[in-house]
Amino acid sequence: MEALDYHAEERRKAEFDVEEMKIVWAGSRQAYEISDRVARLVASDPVFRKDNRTMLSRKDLFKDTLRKAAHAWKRIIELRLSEEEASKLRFFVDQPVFTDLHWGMFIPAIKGQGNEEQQQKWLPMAYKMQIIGCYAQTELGHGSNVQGLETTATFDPETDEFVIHSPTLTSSKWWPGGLGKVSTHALIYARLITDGQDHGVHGFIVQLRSLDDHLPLPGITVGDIGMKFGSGAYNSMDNGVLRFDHVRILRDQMLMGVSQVTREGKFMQSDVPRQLVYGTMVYVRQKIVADASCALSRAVCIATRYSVVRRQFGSHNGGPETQVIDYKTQQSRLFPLLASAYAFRFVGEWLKWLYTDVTQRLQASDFSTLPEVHACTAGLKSVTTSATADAIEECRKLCGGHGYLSSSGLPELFAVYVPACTYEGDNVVLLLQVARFLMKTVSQLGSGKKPVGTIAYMGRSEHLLQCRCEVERAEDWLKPNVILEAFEARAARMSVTCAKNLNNFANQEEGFAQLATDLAEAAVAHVQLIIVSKFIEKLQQDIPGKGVKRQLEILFNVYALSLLHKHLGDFVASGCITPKQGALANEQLRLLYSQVHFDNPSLLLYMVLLLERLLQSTSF
Ligand SMILES: CCCCCCCCCCCCC/C=C/C(=O)SCCNC(=O)CCNC(=O)[C@H](O)C(C)(C)COP(=O)(O)OP(=O)(O)OC[C@H]1O[C@@H](n2cnc3c(N)ncnc32)[C@H](O)[C@@H]1OP(=O)(O)O
Ligand SMILES: Cc1cc2nc3c(=O)[nH]c(=O)nc-3n(C[C@H](O)[C@H](O)[C@H](O)COP(=O)(O)OP(=O)(O)OC[C@H]3O[C@@H](n4cnc5c(N)ncnc54)[C@H](O)[C@@H]3O)c2cc1C
Repeated sequence: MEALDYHAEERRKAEFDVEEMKIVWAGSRQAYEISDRVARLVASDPVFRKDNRTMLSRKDLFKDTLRKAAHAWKRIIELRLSEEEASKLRFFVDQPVFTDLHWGMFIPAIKGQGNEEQQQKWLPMAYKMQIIGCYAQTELGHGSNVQGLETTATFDPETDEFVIHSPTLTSSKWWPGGLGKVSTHALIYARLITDGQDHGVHGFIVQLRSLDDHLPLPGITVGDIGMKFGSGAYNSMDNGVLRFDHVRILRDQMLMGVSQVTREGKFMQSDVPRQLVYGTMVYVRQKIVADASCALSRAVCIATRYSVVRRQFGSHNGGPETQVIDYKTQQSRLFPLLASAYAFRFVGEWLKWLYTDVTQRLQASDFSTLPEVHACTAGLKSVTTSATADAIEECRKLCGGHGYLSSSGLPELFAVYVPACTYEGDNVVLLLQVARFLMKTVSQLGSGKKPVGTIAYMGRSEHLLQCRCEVERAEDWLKPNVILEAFEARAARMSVTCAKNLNNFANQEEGFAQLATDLAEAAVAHVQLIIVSKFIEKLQQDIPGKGVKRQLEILFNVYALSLLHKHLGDFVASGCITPKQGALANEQLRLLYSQVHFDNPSLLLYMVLLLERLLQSTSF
């Protein structure tokens, strides 16, 4: 059979309305149409070609990136693209670039932490790209520990200026994207010092390079930190190093939305939580969660198409060999990843809503949901990026030897994606933040304060700590309320056990240090519960299209039961389910794999592209 026939055969098996499924994936018909239109725009424009980038030298790759960034900006202006369209353009151009930091961190930081005058002064220039900014927080010595940053911003009352200085080698800013070559300005984080007193880390806008000749300004040493993991990949970004030698900036270049320094040099803390200084990270973590499903879906799409076309073993009497997609082992490795892509998509949509909600609350001086939003963004960023990075590597293996070729797209996807486990907060460090939030919640359970939102289930901990799962047959595992209760019981029990064990230590900090692994696992259980519960909420919505809801229900069950299978030790050890019920879940999972269908519209096109890319990549 030809590739085209396999294609037709698999399409025939797709028992759902593919067009409607695309709309569910995009979030709305309008979002789907925008995505489709922008995808075509990018695909038909030769400037945006990306088939050669793993073969370019760093210098050429960087030039190519600048060309694409300038062209993208030109198209955004010419076509008057909306913010949503421009963001889709970035997604399809698919090449890390300094503008990600300019639009994704520099501008949001000024919006979130600057006062009105500062926003009026800086934002118009930034929107027109008359200045280009980066987000310079991390230093050579400290990334995770933000309170440990060493760069100083000392107020000089005589001149009404701050003196920005890098007192040690380890205080050198290290990593900021867009800093190495491009940025004219940086949002730097430094210790604020007034009258000899240290007020902790705050944000300051500092000009780095001349707007006339782009040379570094006096007192500034700046450069690129060099090649990173993989060919192509993140090397399109100019991650940089930056040192200050007593650089003077005006007082109003300290972002004054959270705290202020007066003309007299008096430090004043507003009545907003100081954690708002970390607000830009919350914003980007939420974006990263939304992006995880995109990266994962790309990998899964490649591995699925390959698995349909690839045949290996099992030929009888000269007949065709078995499609590797039909091997149960291939299905058990691939389908949970497909299901995860949908799960991350839906939880990403919800997180976007949560972020919008907290933004509105903050504007009305309601800070009550901030700790929960921090825990959700940190936890979901950690769990979705770790799972996606692992999944891309699994997809590479699912494609056998071909997955290792650059032309499969998977090595570059992995190299470009994997730092997401580190940037915007190392994933383990972020899980420990979630654990702190959970321990606080448990400690307040007897206080009469009712847990709400994603921790509402803790309010039912009396029941969850002693409930017994009622599954008797494999099909009982198809009931969403059975799955939900098992995940709630596991999360509640793991958190409560950690909280009890913490009491065995002389002080909380020592307990946290010793129990960090258990705490991180409890955090994972809580975050997986959020993902499962948001998938269930999605299924409760009206979902049109023949067979679409049914297919999503299958994917939900695959997602939840494959997690249960993977973490069976947690579920059984905490007494939420019995080993027999665990075995029944696995039996149900096997049955579900044969019900997963997929559409494969451009399989032939894919094969042709693969061959073209192979020819190009071998012409060295
Ligand atoms: C068109 C373009 C669009 C682009 C869109 C963008 C796409 C994505 C592009 C991706 C590009 C990536 C580039 C990468 C950039 C970066 O990496 S920037 C640097 C990121 N750095 C980090 O993430 C550092 C991680 N560390 C921290 O966040 C903190 O140091 C810490 C670990 C949270 C510890 O904080 P600290 O204050 O020192 O101590 P704690 O005691 O733990 O916390 C005190 C209390 O504050 C609460 N809290 C902490 N963080 C937050 C927060 N962000 N929001 C709200 N609250 C927070 C914490 O829970 C504690 O609370 P209490 O317990 O109640 O006191
Ligand atoms: C591609 C890329 C782009 C980046 N872009 C930017 C940018 O634009 N701007 C910017 O400011 N920064 C940027 N960064 C820096 C990034 O934010 C930091 O690297 C990240 O926050 C991790 O900090 P670290 O490097 O200090 O890791 P470390 O904290 O040194 O981590 C090393 C190890 O220690 C462990 N660890 C650390 N603390 C703890 C703890 N308390 N408990 C248990 N384990 C712990 C970690 O889990 C990890 O395994 C970027 C990084 C990368 C890789």
